[in-house]
Amino acid sequence: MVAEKLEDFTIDYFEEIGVEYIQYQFTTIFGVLKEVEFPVKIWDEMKEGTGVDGSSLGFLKTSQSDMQAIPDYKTFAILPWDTRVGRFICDLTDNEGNAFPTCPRGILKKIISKAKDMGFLFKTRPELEVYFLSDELEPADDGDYMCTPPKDSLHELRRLITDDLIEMNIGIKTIHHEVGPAQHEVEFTADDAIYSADNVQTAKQLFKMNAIDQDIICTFMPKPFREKAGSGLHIHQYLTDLEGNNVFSDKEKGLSDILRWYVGGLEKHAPAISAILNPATNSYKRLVPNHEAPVHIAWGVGNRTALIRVPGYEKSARIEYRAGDGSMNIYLGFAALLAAGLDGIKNKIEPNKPTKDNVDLLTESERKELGIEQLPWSLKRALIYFETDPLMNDIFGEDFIGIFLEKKKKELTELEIAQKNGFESDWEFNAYLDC
Ligand SMILES: NC(=O)CC[C@H](N)C(=O)O
Repeated sequence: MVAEKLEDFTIDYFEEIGVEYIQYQFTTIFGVLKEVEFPVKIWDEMKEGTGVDGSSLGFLKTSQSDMQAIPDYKTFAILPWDTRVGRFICDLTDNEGNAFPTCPRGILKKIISKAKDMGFLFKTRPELEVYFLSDELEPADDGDYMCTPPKDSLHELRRLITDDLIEMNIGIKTIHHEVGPAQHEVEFTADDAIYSADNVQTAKQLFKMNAIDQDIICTFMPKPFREKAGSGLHIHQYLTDLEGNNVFSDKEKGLSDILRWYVGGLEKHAPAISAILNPATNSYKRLVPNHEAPVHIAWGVGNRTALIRVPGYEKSARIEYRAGDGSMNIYLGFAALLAAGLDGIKNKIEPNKPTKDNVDLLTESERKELGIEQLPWSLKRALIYFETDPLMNDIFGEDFIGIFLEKKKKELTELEIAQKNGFESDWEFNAYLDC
């Protein structure tokens, strides 16, 4: 039996599978996973949700602080590192059951339901990069892209992580060593965006739990080392119709008009959504030439120097958005991408000309001719675009934007002080190591 509805979960069922504690998990505005736990024997009074203090969790500014964490029964899984615990991922609501406006999972759900009204389902397939570090914050292996053991000395740690991902029913495609020393990657399989986002949150915890066991620090920080590859969180994505047919493909043309307009929407809003997909000051140290990270707002088939790569045609037509990194809140990242793409479709926004060239090597005038602009090169610039793009207000709403900007501006001030006093790198490691 696959348990996924409220009726499927009873104290007897939990006893049968050896679960003694239940955890309700949810994600904060800034992407941090949180949990509240209770013993199975009080399941009946807790099964429809529990109250949490929204203001201590940073979801609101005012004195109203009551929120409810409501379990999504489809997300039940047993924790591999503590098999007496079963966890559910939750949505956050107010006491009347209305979606809480600053709940990231709720923000994503809202955009998904707008897509559904337009006849689309949103599928995502993220690729998550990570560095494993020693206590001294040095790379914990000396490997390179897709290397094999013995050079790939952390392959056993990767295997333990893979075992756990599979045990928790998280679809994965490949897991391998990446370009940087001690840099690794897991590619997920495509899923409904909401569960795909849940999977990324769970995977990040799995990576960290397994690494800690071996006294290794695991970080999704975008650019721990200036001279080495940065860590991205690329997001493959496509839309289907309500029957599940890929609407990015076109039998005759290969790629559909819908795909092209979706790309047009992404390009139009790319500067503003950078604030969500690259929310750390450190994010912008990654978005530089020569490390397979995008610098310009361009697209092309199979082009890894472009912001938007189209890897597949026909049935598997999809796009890969390459700017995002692991410091993003994945629910918000998906929401921003989908809303930008839908805006493109609604308004039939044409993207610039696709290019096969290395975008970083084009001259200024060649880029001008192709209509290629630069992505924001600092968090400060990204926030200006974010604040002035009306679509951001539609997606995130006033409350969220207020809390988000306050925190991000504080980070900018702190970084400026750190820069003046010569400890910029220490400040960033401190602020983003655990993202
Ligand atoms: N193989 C790759 O595509 C590497 C991607 C690169 N690490 C990034 O920062 O996005």
